[in-house]
Amino acid sequence: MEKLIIEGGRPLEGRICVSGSKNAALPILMASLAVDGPVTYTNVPRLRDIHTTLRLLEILGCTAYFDGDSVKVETCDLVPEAPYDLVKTMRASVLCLGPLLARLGEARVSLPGGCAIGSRPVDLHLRGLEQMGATFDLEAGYIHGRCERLHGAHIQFDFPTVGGTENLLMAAALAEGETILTNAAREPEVVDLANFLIACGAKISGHGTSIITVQGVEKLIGCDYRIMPDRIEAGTYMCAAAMTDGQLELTNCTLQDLEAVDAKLREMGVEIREAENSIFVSRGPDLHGADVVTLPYPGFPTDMQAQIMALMCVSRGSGMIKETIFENRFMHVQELRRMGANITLDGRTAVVRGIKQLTGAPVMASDLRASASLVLAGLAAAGKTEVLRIYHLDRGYEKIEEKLSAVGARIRRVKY
Ligand SMILES: CC(=O)N[C@H]1[C@@H](OP(=O)(O)OP(=O)(O)OC[C@H]2O[C@@H](n3ccc(=O)[nH]c3=O)[C@H](O)[C@@H]2O)O[C@H](CO)[C@@H](O)[C@@H]1O
Ligand SMILES: C=C(OP(=O)(O)O)C(=O)O
Repeated sequence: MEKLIIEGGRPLEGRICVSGSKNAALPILMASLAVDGPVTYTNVPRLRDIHTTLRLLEILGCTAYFDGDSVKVETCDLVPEAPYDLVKTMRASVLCLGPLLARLGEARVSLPGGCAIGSRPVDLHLRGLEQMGATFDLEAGYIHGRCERLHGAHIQFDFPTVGGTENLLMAAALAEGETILTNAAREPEVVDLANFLIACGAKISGHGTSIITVQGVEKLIGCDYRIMPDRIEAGTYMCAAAMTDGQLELTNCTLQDLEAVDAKLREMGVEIREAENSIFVSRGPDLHGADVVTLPYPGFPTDMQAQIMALMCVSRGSGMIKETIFENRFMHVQELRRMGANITLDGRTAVVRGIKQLTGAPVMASDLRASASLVLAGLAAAGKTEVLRIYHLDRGYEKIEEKLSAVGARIRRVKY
């Protein structure tokens, strides 16, 4: 096992290059299952989940590998079964359901199950695919789907599910006829997937709005595609600059997909300036609390909730955070309290009363963004913080200790 040791209290100054987006890369890599011919991807982050996805694609009958800075994927002899061993380590695996059904008329995918942050059901994915002609059985923990060629349908989501919209988009791209997705997710990562499918020859319009229309085509062809920047990694480092009283320039990103985070940080007093393809962030003279509600895009992202909580812990006054997306995404609260944070929790609402400085402590990461909040807290805290179980962090942050060390943090990874 590995842990991070952080000697906190040092302002971060300099430039960090933001990596490609994990949450865009995972569905887009999975979409290669729907494509005939080779695809070359750039700006793919080297993360644990990406390596897992490449392994899964190989098991499903593709060649899939890093070739220098790019990733090459080509479908060869597709196999319909995504095994439990891989799916249990990465929920995004369920995104192979749509493209496999569209391409093979069959998919047998281990049911992903919940995780630390919530139950994470996939009923809306299955209901939509059923409307397109698939039938499903549950067999020994696997969802077994079968269909003739999928057909277009009008699918009204009960909730603008990100994964559900992505699965249905991939299926609809190859279905017969027109599919209309209403109350669809509008997240930038969904738009990136739609743009990738369009680059492969799909006929999609309305992506980025809540009504997406897809005219199915017979076949998708390979292309070269650059994955969008990771808006959540960028937001995390924006918090790091403010919390450590530092000044960071974040390159390879824009504020375009970060409106809600940008607005909330500015409301809290953080100074933010945008240049071409980069963002400058510093603390500002009066950092203070604010109220945050997590919502589907364009609302404040649940994936930034833990990080903004860490920032509020060291801001003047108090703030309230309501988590509406996942029922159990407050696992970081207990750990932040161990560092002196003043947080009270009532169901899905947390009240944070800012203190002058956190104190370093050994803390345990429970999930990806909780881990990020503990690293942020450690960077701002007086003394030494040890963050245990950082395998969660490695799912979502490329070279985190290298990037932070380069801007002045004292942070190192050790085995234990
Ligand atoms: C809307 C939202 O913020 N989605 C986030 C969610 O995407 P992810 O795709 O994992 O989750 P969904 O957007 O599908 O789920 C959002 C909500 O819908 C519910 N649900 C979803 C699918 C389904 O079939 N049935 C169902 O009830 C979930 O329990 C959850 O409460 O987690 C990702 C990782 O943190 C984030 O990057 C996404 O931004
Ligand atoms: C929880 C996250 O990812 P995943 O959906 O892959 O679990 C995340 O990106 O914050």
